[in-house]
Amino acid sequence: MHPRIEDYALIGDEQTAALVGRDGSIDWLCLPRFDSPACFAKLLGTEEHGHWRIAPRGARLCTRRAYRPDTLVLDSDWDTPDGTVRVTDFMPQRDRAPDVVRVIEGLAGRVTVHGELRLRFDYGSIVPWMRRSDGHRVAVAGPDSVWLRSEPPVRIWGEDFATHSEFTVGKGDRVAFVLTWHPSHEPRPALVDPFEALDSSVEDWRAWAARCRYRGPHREVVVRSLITLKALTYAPTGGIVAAPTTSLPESLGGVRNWDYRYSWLRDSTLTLQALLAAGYHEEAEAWRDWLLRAVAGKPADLQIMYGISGERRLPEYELPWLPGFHGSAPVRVGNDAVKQFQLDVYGEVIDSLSVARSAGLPVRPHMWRVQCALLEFLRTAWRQPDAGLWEVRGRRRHFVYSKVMAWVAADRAVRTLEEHPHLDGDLDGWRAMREEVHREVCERGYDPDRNTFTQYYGSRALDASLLQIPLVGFLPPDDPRVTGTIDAVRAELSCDGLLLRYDLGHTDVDPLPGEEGAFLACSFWLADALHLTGRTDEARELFERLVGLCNDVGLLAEEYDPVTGRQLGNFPQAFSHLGLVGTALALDGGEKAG
Ligand SMILES: OC[C@H]1O[C@H](O[C@H]2O[C@H](CO)[C@@H](O)[C@H](O)[C@H]2O)[C@H](O)[C@@H](O)[C@@H]1O
Repeated sequence: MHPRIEDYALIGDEQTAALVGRDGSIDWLCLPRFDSPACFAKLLGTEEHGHWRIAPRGARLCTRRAYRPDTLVLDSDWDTPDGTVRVTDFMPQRDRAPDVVRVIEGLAGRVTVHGELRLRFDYGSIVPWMRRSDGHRVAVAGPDSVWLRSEPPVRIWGEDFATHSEFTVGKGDRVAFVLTWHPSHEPRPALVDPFEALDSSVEDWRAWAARCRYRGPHREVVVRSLITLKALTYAPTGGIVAAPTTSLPESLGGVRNWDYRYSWLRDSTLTLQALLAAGYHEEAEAWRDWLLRAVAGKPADLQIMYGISGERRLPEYELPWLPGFHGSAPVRVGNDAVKQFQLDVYGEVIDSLSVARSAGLPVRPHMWRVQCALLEFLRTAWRQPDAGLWEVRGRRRHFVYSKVMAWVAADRAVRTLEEHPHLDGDLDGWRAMREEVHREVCERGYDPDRNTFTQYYGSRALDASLLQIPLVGFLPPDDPRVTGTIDAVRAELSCDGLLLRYDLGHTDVDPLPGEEGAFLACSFWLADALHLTGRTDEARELFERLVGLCNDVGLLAEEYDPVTGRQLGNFPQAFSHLGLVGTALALDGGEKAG
């Protein structure tokens, strides 16, 4: 049976990540970076598209699994009739080359363990040549070379275009496999000591987690979310991927399958705010500097997303040989939303730079110049229709959330000037813009008959992003239009207590076929809005429900289907986890993160 999305756990080295199933199989791994082609793509296909399974012979699923507390080191325990073994999976801090380490340890009895490694480069399409060298198994095809070794050496043989291994472990025995990638034209990199690497990975993650400022009752899930956000950060540049996967579907069997292995300004700026609020200034600074490099250039050329090193071209294409997760085709690489005009991004960038300044991150000389240039562009651009934050592939509209975020851009720039009078800027002009946007949104984006803001000017449709109106300070929480909007959104977009982004069935905003699940980030926003408007008991109840949707190792995808009780969409998703951190901080820490 093909695993569910929530059957996976994440391991990673802050340059790429892998998904490990409860059946002991690594079904997704892109090497050497998050956005490189996958060498294990069973997640979106079959075993023939590449995977690496290690499990007791004849066993199907592990008995229990958990991350070691405050780390990204995963222990999966298998109870068998012959005894118990633990498989510990992790990726050590990167030196020159990426390594995946799997340590098998006997806990009781004597258990025979079988390994099957099926490497398929370029998203499951290339069967490499295999050879032996110095006790290693070496796979080579085109630019990729992967080396496998075990410590101590165990029986390894090739069969059926896969590499098999089998060995028996008794109590206290340990066997480690190390899989190392490097460019095929270069010599093999230095060997990693798997047991030392395990100890230092545990230590490094614990030291990092200890810096978390949140001390409330949800510390375990908050730290898990922060570790996940850290794992989604590409350490060499500070860029943050929205998720480490492509094409996990928004509805099973559907076409809403997108590549999230890129850095969205929206998701990343909100991540920066969550990291700052939780006390992680270094990571926030690294991302802020990534942002300043990525957006350099004409403000009109600002993109809504970039590659993890700031690349601008991310052309979208399909991989027809991959059938997709549970048949959800097409599988896409690249993302055409990169070409979209989304107004809100200006607001989010300007806001996060202001938050970074207020939080005391070292100021970069050109930071204010970037904010001014973006705002100058926005001074006329805010009047244009856009694609909206949900990146719908229909015609452009005057989305209310987009305009609200244009207000945020002007508001944060005005406030920065007021607080730092030595900075240059058109204070009067920006104040005038702020007022004009506010007036227009309240006139054209509000439906007085139903006492609610609407998805776009003149429409009757609603949108969960309207919950941001009080959260960003556009209107005070006790304004009747705010409470009216919260109630209306809740009444129309609730799906078993969680929230849909918008109503797919009754508008022509989104021309794609198919349904989708409840959007988890929006459900956290509902909890935030309820809390802000004094309905804290309801907010807490919703928050507890959302925390309960995390899988057994604390991870969330983008969406959840309350009917089938299954997670949907790319996994794990930064947007969902930063929602969790933000709401926990707001409820328990008196602060708002994002
Ligand atoms: O559902 C349509 C769109 O879905 C993706 O966008 C979503 O994910 C982004 C990254 O987390 C997020 O920033 C955006 O708000 C979400 O709607 C996809 O990337 C788009 O191409 C697609 O049109």
